[in-house]
Amino acid sequence: MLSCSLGSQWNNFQTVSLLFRQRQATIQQLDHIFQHYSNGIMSSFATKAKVVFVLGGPGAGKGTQCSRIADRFRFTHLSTGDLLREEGSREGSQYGTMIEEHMRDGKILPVDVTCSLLEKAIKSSGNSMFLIDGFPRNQDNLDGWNRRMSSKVDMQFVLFFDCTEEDCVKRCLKRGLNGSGRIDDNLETLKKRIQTYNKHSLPIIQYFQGTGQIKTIDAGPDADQVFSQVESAFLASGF
Ligand SMILES: Nc1ncnc2c1ncn2[C@@H]1O[C@H](COP(=O)(O)OP(=O)(O)O)[C@@H](O)[C@H]1O
Ligand SMILES: Nc1ccn([C@H]2C[C@H](O)[C@@H](COP(=O)(O)OP(=O)(O)O)O2)c(=O)n1
Repeated sequence: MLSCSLGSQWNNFQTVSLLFRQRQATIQQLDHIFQHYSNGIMSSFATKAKVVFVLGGPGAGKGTQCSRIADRFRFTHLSTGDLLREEGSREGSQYGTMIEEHMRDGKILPVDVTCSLLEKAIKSSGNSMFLIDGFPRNQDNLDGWNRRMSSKVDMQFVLFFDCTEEDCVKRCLKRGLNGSGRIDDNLETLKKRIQTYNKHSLPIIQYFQGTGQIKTIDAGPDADQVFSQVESAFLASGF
């Protein structure tokens, strides 16, 4: 009699513990499903960072105008050239020599180097609006960006500073004489940079012209006059 009641109690215990485990498993599954769907809903609501690409020949005035845009419209200015120069002079950087050689030869660095620096700068900025100055400068830059970054941000438009070759060279030489300390503000490197620009960067600008994403600015006049065109372009885009 006693062993029979112990036996039925044991059976009850086993049934309850089975039901308990099934309940836990169901809760876990529901949790999983909830998380999956809520992540989807959250990411579709999350606002992506806004990016404006800034292109133009060497010395066209990209940096000068970017710092004014940053002040006026609260963008973070990411100069690709500055990020590369910083990385190049960082003690222990594995890219130091490579960056110096490419810059001196007027060549464009592989996108993985550049894109990693841009991504890091975007993540650490705390802002959500970026001017990406001097990028994408060739097809490799554009392809790498599309692979790694394009789905994470909203590219708004491309600001193109249209400047004559003569003005570009004059401005860079003057920048060098005024003490820029840059290894590429000299006539020998500038000839190579202009060649690189014509061969590799202009096709990217033409590509964006084809997609209707370019806003062209006449970069010939003085910096104030250039900025009034730039300001109009940003205001017209709702900034
Ligand atoms: N509109 C302008 N007219 C004349 N000189 C300019 C103008 N904009 C910039 N500069 C000067 O030309 C040089 C190159 O400008 P910068 O903004 O550094 O060009 P980029 O970033 O395109 O290389 C700088 O010394 C700058 O002071
Ligand atoms: N996307 C980029 C941008 C710059 N670089 C390298 C090669 C360029 O000649 C140098 C200098 O670029 P930077 O944008 O500072 O030059 P400018 O402002 O046009 O005079 O950096 C690059 O390799 N890839």
